Amino acid sequence: MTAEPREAAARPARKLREGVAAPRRAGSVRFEKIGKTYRAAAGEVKALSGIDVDIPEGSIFGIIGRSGAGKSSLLRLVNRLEAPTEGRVLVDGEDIAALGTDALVAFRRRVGMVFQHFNLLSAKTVRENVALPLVVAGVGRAEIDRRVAEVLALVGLEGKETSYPSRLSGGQKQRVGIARALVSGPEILLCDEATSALDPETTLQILALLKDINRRLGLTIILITHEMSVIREICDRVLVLERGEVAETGPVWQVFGSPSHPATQALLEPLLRQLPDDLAASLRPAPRRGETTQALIELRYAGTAEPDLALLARHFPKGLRLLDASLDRIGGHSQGRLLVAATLGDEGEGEPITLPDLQTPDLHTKVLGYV
Ligand SMILES: Nc1ncnc2c1ncn2[C@@H]1O[C@H](COP(=O)(O)OP(=O)(O)OP(=O)(O)O)[C@@H](O)[C@H]1O
Repeated sequence: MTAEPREAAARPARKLREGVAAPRRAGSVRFEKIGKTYRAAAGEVKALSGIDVDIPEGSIFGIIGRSGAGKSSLLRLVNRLEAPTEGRVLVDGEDIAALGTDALVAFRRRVGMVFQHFNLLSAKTVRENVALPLVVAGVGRAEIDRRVAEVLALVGLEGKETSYPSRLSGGQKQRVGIARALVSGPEILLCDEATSALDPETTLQILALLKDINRRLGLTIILITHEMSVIREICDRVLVLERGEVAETGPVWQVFGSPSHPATQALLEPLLRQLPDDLAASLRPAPRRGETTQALIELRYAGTAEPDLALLARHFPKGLRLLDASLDRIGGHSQGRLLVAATLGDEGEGEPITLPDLQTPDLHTKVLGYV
């Protein structure tokens, strides 16, 4: 068993930091020049290389990439389910490769994990499933009851204590999985495709719960996903992996606003609304000579730019109609697109127009055609 005091497993995240010589950070992760090569019978597989990334304590950090990009391999390094073949993983500044057996057991209680398929024991009740990590750690009965009640309330499962997993919905099962991951008072919560098995509405509820837990307990959440919508919904920062390497990383609003790598652009594609059918059908490549024409203009906002409607109206005084809008607020920044029809009059003489200079690094404008 472990040399760690038994009650350590039952402390909430903030309390874990008490008594530790200040100003020690809790829940930060540093991947330092990480490489990971699997050696299988069929040969070597290079899963990760040159990963040099910091995950700040208390952040919600998303790792995204296509299938086989190396997401699981990277996540599994954090709780030492896998070891890197090159580089170091530092948690709160400490190289976790140096942990001995007892210290590793204690360390793993500081890192909870939530799984795609919940991994609940079907023959045990909700309460028993959630209590399991504390039972294994040898925590006393009264403390277990207190902690289990606390985390079940936190995830909104009061009243379900004696239910068996087979009687729960997918969302409720994942709440049990989250409660079990929290019951040891971790500083870091790893989420391995935690919402991939859930319907869209339940996904949003579970993501909202994770965000709430992050804010209330102050723990670091590291999640892997293949859906940009999950990243957009809750993450502060994102790492895009492509073939085991960093494609790009940064604050979500920045990466979404100005994706620089083709892998990021491809992952964002499903989020970009296509041109509505009726507009696509009536679009012409050039204005008609002698007719009053409207230019269909796309305005893409990223970074710090916000739609300035008065400015647009000044640029298109003959008429401006808003046809379609999809704007999100991510990390305090506007992200998305406006489609406007600007009346040009008949001075175009059949020639495509030149747009007034609205373009900035954060606002990209484009004439899509004429209607
Ligand atoms: N235990 C293993 N032995 C050999 N190769 C492995 C092992 N685990 C992963 N790999 C290989 O390493 C690469 C990265 O796999 P990994 O599971 O980390 O990617 P992923 O992005 O999580 O993929 P997915 O989204 O499909 O789960 C893949 O080529 C995979 O086949």
